[in-house]
Amino acid sequence: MILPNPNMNTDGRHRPTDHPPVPAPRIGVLIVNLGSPDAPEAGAVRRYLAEFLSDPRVIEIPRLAWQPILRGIILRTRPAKSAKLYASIWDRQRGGSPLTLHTRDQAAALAEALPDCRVDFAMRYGNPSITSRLNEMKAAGCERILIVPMYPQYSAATSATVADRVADWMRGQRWQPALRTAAPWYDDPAYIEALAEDYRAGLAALDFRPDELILTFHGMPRRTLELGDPYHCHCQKTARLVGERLDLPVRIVFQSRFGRAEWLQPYLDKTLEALPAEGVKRVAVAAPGFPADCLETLEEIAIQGREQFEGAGGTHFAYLPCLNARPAGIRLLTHLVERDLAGWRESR
Ligand SMILES: C=CC1=C(C)c2cc3[nH]c(cc4nc(cc5[nH]c(cc1n2)c(C)c5CCC(=O)O)C(CCC(=O)O)=C4C)c(C)c3C=C
Ligand SMILES: [Fe+2]
Ligand SMILES: [Fe+2]
Repeated sequence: MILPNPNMNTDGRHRPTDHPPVPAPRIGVLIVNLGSPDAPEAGAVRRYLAEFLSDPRVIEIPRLAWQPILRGIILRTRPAKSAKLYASIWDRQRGGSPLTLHTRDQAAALAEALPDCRVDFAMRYGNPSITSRLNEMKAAGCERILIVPMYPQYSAATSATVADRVADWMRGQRWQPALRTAAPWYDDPAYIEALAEDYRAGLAALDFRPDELILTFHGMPRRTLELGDPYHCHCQKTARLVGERLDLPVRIVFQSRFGRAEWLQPYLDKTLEALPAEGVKRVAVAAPGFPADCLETLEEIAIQGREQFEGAGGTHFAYLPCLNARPAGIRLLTHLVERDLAGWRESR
């Protein structure tokens, strides 16, 4: 027989009354995307870019050589230009960038789908920070945490830097939670099928039949491929698997070049400018590497891309949106989280 314990608290847990409170153990799921400035204004964009472009995982140039270029040139010229671009896509009604708002919606919908977990979102750069969200999860009793970097294709500049930031936080914890990081999902059948189905429906709803579907991925310096980053191969595999499920020609390109070095090719802008002369005048464009629409899709592809294509003689251009927090996107995220939580939920 177990005798009543004089040290047992009113909540029935064995701990002396002068012991710090210990919440009931829970599972946390933190989805993490890249991040946006806090406002579409030069000052906020400068703060955001200073953090982002100081990350050695993003700019692989020795700090002593890079910081003078960043502080002396880029942070003096780019923020004003980028702020204008952000202003053209900002959701003023809901008060945020599309990336932040879609990511917040994804976390809210995922929380409904996984009522036994505490689901939240964070941004690698800007707000809400990974540190603030992990502190909250820990305070809420999350003894096991799954981190989901929102990048289907792994790269050191995205997935790895999320894990680095989480590791920085872990270093400061006396009582560390158990931690998992979701695997990239570039060839997961649920991802491929969700994209193919979404593109089939998006293409069927157009008032023209495209000659091609262009699949565009965020670019990376070409050097990262030679250094062994699997990103390029992951993108190629996603595009091949999606293309096999569609009945029109699919072309892969890379966008968002930054700086003078060579990036992964072919480039989106050069391709859109060249296609009309080759007889391809009707295109649809989709961005499978972005789980949520953002500056790079809504402005660079849907606005600038259209101008480049039509300026070169293209007649029909359509941008197919990302999965965002639409039901197909949430079903996919739920599947991915359940895949990587295997064993944890059952043991509770
Ligand atoms: C300078 C180097 C950059 C690398 C390398 C890079 C890789 C990379 N980025 C994404 C996803 C996103 N990038 C976004 C914006 C963005 N990216 C860079 C630079 C690099 N990205 C800059 C300077 C910016 C800011 C905007 C600008 O000033 O042009 C975004 C959108 C953010 C938003 O708020 O909407 C995303 C998403 C991936 C997936 C990737 C490597 C695989
Ligand atoms: Fe980027
Ligand atoms: Fe490759």
